Formats: sequence, C-alpha cells, structure tokens
Amino acid sequence: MPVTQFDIPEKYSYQNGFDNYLESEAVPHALPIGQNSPQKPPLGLYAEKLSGTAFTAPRHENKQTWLYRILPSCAHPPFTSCSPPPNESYITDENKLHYIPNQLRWDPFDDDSKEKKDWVEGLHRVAGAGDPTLKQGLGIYLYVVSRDMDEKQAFYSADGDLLIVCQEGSLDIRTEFGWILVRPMEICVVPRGIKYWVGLAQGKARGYALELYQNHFVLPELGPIGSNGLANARDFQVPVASFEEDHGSTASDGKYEWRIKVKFNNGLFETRQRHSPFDVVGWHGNYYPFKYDLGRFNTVGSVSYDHPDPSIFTVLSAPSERQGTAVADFVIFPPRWLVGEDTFRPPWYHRNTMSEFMGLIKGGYDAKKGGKGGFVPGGASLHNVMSGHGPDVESYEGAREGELRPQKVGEGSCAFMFESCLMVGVSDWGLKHERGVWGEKVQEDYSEHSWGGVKVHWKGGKAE
Ligand SMILES: O=C(O)Cc1cc(O)ccc1O
Ligand SMILES: [Fe+2]
Repeated sequence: MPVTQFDIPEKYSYQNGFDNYLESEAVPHALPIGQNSPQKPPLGLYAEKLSGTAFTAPRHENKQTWLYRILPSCAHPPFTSCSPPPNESYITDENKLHYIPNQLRWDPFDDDSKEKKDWVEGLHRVAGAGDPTLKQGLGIYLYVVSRDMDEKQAFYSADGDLLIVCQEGSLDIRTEFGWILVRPMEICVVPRGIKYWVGLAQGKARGYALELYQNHFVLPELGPIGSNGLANARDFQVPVASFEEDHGSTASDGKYEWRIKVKFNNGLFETRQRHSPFDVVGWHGNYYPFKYDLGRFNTVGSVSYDHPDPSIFTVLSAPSERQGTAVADFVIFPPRWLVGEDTFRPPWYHRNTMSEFMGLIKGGYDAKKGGKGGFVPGGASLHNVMSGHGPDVESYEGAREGELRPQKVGEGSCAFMFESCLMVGVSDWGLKHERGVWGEKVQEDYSEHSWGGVKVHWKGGKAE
C-alpha cells in the first residue's frame, strides 16, 4: 500500500517523474529565458552550474542543473578537517574494511547512548567496496538519528549519490532544491554534491543508506514486461524550489555562522560561511534529489512455476560499464501472491557472483525466521560473493511440506537488498562496534542457527 499523501505540510510540494528535465521557481521570473548565464541574471541572482556527469557525457546520460541563487557556493573560507570526526565512518586509514567470506547477520541497530546524534553523527558505515577517489564502488550505512542537525548547518558528500532507505521515523530533509519528507517505506536519493540538512519529523529515525561512488541510479530495463511495471517513472517525486534569505550572519565569536560539512574521500571537513546554502530561488536541470514511495511498486512474478530471479524486484539500478551488471541494484521484496505449481516457493539455495546486503523495513522475510536472533526490522545480513545461503532449515522444511495453494507472502512486510557486482568489505564498526556505543550486533551463530541442522532427504537413490 502506498504511504498516504494527505496531511503533509505545504512546504513538501513535488514535481513528478524520473529523470525529467525540470524547472522550478520560488519567485516568478527567477529563471532566465532562452539562456543560462545572462550578463545579469534575473532578480540580482547568481547563476551557478552543478554537474553530475562530465560535460561531455553522452546526451542520454548527461546530468546537470543550473541554480539561480543569492550568493555563489564558492564564497567560503577553506575547509578544515574535523578531528576527531564524530564517528569512525569518517576515518579512512584506521577504518579498513575486512573482506571475509562468512555469512553475516546483524541484530537491529539501536543506539542506546544518552548522547543524541544528528544525521552526520548517526550515519555509520557498515560495509563498502572500492574507492571514492577513483569514483568506483559504494558504501553501505546504517543510521540512527535522534536529533535535528543544528540550525545553520548543511552537509554534502563529494563521494557519491546517497540512497536513503527510511525504516523507522521520518526525515525532514531540506535541500538546495527544496524540501523532501521521507517516511518509512519511502526512499530518497541525494546526488553527489547537493547540500542538505536533516531534521526529524517525529521521534528518532533509523534506516539504511547506500552511497554510490560511480554512475547514477536509473530505472531498470523492462524488456518483455513492456512499457509499465516495477517502479513507474511518474511516481518519483522531486522538490520545488524553496529558499531563505540569510546572507550576512556573523556568530558572536566573530566567525561566520553557517557550518558546511563535507564528506570527502570518507573524511569529514568543515567550513563556515556567512550565507545560507539554501538560497536557491530557481533551478532547472535533470540533476536533483528525489523520493519514491515503495508502496507504489508494481510487482510482477511467476504465474506458472519456479521462483524467478530477484531482479524482477529491482527499483533502481546503478549500472557498471558491463551491460546487465550493476555496481548497485536496489531491490525490494514487497507483499505478493505466490501461485507457483510444483514449486519450492521461497528463494532457492544459491551462491552468487554478486554480493547481497539485505535489510528489513518492516514485517518478516519468507526465507528467514524473525524473532530474537533472527532477521528482524532494523537488522541486516550480508552474503558476500559466492557465500552460500538460502532459506534457514525451518523455512525450508515448511515450504517443502506446505500446501501449494495461492498464497500472499510478505503481507505488511518489506525486505530489501543492495546487490553489487563488487566484493563487499565490512567495517570494524560493522564487525565489532569496538569504538561504537551500540554494542555487539553481529549474530555469532547465524550460519549454525540457519543451516547447521539442514536435513538429509536423500534416500540412497530411492524415490521418496
Ligand atoms: O538471498 C536472498 O534472500 C535474496 C534473494 C531472493 C530471491 O528471491 C532469490 C535470490 C536471492 O538472492
Ligand atoms: Fe541471496
């Protein structure tokens, strides 16, 4: 079911469509007509170009936006490194990733510390691959956020596009392009370089995020499915321009009041400036943040026999240079009818060349037990390149013996997967949380518990 669109404050207004060339004016005539950079842009604004691809990228991939703002982004003193950074996610040398073939599963990530964490502090890298300096790879994050970012603060990542999967609590996100509300069962993508502020729309918030160091998310090809299906383009929502006038504040200590934090090669830097970065009065282009309600996903599946590949559940895909091979696919497992005849209906046992990081937004997952020590909302699992996995013994035996009537699975549930062609390493924090305050979350007995007791059904070559 789609997340209801009623009763939301007017500041959250959206334009619809995926990858459209859009424009938005918070004040009429903020955008120049017929050109991008007139001698004097309208209304005394500065014209600033923000590119998301090389200038010369092919037309169908080219991404850029023209921003018309009160002051240009460059007006700030040099950045300085934040030391110590607010958490270990931002340390590059000390925070090496561990590449291990074990199946891993984590209990729900909770932060019981008394200290409240804002977005920048609450974002923890659990896994990753590649290198932002080479624009190759990805980072996988868990966040638990318990307070708004301070006023007059903004954050951006130079490392990549951030896909946010909201699991609990809603995020009130102010971007240079306008406001976005992201609620549980909704996702949001904030592309590389775009400045934003994150507040809490209610209580604390928890979720997952994937940072894409290369390329951008696209909708998957539909092939024989036809021209509609899966995530439909018109259901993606893009904010409308919204700005504030704040271009001259100085803090009492004589320093400029606005703090801009940047994640740059996984390090954290800060500068202070006198003007609000949220001063964009109008913009036009195809490089912008957007959101999507996972409840609008149009799920397809087998209506005859056998369990199809999970690629039919792909919401967004970030292709690599190799056709059909994604640096990151974002895949969901929504409620759906299973009707397969003579079919083992849950996922089959498998070993994949792709790595699979999974999380659970709500409910349960048909191949894994819930409850304590199981796969539960807010928890996660990682099945790395060629690491065998599949239904746990209980789910297997149940599905093997179950009556094959039409059955709705996943009612009230939504699991998801970040699938990547890259081998994924796990951070120290992800493995041990040594420096963290969240305690040990790795389930030591995951594999034994799930598959230690798989039964022999072989009857010495005799049919059952
Ligand atoms: O491992 C998993 O649970 C994810 C998954 C689901 C599925 O339906 C088929 C393959 C697959 O990797
Ligand atoms: Fe899998």
